[in-house]
Amino acid sequence: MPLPPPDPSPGTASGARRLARLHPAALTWLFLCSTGGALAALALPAALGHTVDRLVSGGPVPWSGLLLCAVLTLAETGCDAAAAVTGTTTTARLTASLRTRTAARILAAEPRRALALPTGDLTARLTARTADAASAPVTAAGAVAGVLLPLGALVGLLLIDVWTAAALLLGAPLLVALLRTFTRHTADAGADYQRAQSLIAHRLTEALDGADTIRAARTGAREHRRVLEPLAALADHGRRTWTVYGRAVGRSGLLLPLLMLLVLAVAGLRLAAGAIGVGELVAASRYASLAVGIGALTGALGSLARSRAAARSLDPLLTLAPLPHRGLGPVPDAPGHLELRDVGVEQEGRPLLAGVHLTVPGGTSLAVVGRSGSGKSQLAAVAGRLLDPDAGSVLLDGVPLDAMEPARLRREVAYAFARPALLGATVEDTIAHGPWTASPDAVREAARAARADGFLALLPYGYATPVADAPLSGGERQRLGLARAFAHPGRLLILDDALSSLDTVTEHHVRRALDARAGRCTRIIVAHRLSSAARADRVAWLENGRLRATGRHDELWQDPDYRSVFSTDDGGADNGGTDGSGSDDSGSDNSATHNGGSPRRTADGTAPSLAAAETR
Ligand SMILES: Nc1ncnc2c1ncn2[C@@H]1O[C@H](COP(=O)(O)OP(=O)(O)OP(=O)(O)O)[C@@H](O)[C@H]1O
Repeated sequence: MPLPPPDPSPGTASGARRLARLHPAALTWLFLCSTGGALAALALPAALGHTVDRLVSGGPVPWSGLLLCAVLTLAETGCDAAAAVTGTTTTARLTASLRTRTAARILAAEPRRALALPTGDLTARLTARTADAASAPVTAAGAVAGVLLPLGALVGLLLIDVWTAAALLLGAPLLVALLRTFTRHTADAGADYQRAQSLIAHRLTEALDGADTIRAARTGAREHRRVLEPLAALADHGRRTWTVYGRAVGRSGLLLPLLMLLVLAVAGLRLAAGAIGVGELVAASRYASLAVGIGALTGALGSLARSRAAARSLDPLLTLAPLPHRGLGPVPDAPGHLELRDVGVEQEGRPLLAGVHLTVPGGTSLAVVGRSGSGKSQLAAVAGRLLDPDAGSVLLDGVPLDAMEPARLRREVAYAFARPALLGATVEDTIAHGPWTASPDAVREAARAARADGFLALLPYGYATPVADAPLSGGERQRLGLARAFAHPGRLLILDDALSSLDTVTEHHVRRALDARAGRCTRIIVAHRLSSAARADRVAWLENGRLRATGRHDELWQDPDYRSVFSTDDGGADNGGTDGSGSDDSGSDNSATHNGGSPRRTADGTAPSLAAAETR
């Protein structure tokens, strides 16, 4: 599969820089508050020292100095409080923005690439990792103040007395080494911790998906062990993080008070020598405590390292290229003539579809049949661009699918699946869920066509019943999925095994609803049942990812190999009787509509009597 070109959008910028662009005003305000608080804290010792000197000198009470100290104290407290409030709200908003952007990127990308990660890992990245990454700008703004304070304090000490400042500088190399080691070790431990977390989330999602199978096989205990198996590693990484943190706090807890004592001792000696005054001693002691506050940076650095690891894990998602399209202009108004030209799909070198040439005239129906694993779903995915082929092209009414604007394409192509995901709060939302909101009347009409109206009427609140509260059987879920596709039919309707759980009476009625769209909507029906093949205008018969033949069902039926696609173990045709008419129909109109051309011989000549020239 050729990789899409790198995404040239601003989304490719990494880490905190990209985040900082999301809420620039809030972050600027946060930066101003943090810096303002730090400047007030730095100015206070100087003002205090000056005021003490004037008090000690015995002159009039220095009211202006006292007032300045009060104002600076208030400013520091106010700025810190504003920074705390802004920081919390900004982190929450950044988390929301980051989650929205990441989810939007995943949804806009080609599904096979977007969903390459295991579901649990993807969920962990979308939830926990986004929160970790989003805290980076706020932590960074706090860290700026954390650096500004010790540096400013050092400058303050230098202005008071060079020897006192030199005493502080003595311990600086030790402090820097301590912080560097801490940052590196925390980053490693944090990344390992996040990986183990993702693995547990992935295994848990798998187990939840397969809950019934696990219950039926009575393998709950084994599954429990499998899900929690990375817990030991998680605990190790967690302990490692706290050990690194504990060591850093312990070392700084020893180093910083000693450093402060040293600074105060030198300042005391300088006072005794008459080099500085009492006020300057007061200011020096305050600056010394601000300078050793650099130890508080360890927390911020640890948090930044975690954010960085989280941001890195989001990068592959945020740089996912949107589904490319060439924008070749408007799509002609037509009934959905579909053409697959020499289409091939491969996965890790293995061909899943190869050399498929297929034409489906607008407004007709095509049944796609073949044994399990023959590539029917791959063909269905390629036909509506859920998947880009690795070779060849797909055209709808003459326009290559990759030339159609994605939103337009999704309006023109509707899908229904065997196991539909029911999205939306209520049943009505679920049916209306699509490229545009279907009206209540359209929702009800679609539900009638999908034969869902009967069981919906029995739900406690009818169409307003929350989907989560609606007890639905497999067939009822399928009918809701069909109703959703019917509510947004477009010009191409693709049903991938979407009738498989319906009883034959319901299937018959749904197929009549499908037939009613003849002439205005092209229908592709992936099916195992003979009745579906018999009813379609034409049949595409797949074998090992290749198109074995196309043609009308009654003509293909002459080929024993074709008949064997529907046969059961005892050699009889599945529900089909011996004439291939699909006589499992309970309705009266059970004869197939045959208006396609004659089938033709395949190039490999494997079909004895019938083949398709569209096969290579
Ligand atoms: N995501 C994937 N990665 C790798 N191989 C895949 C993937 N999806 C499908 N395949 C393989 O592609 C082949 C065709 O799969 P496909 O789902 O199209 O078969 P099918 O004819 O629809 O089968 P069925 O009737 O059982 O649904 C299978 O061999 C399958 O293993």
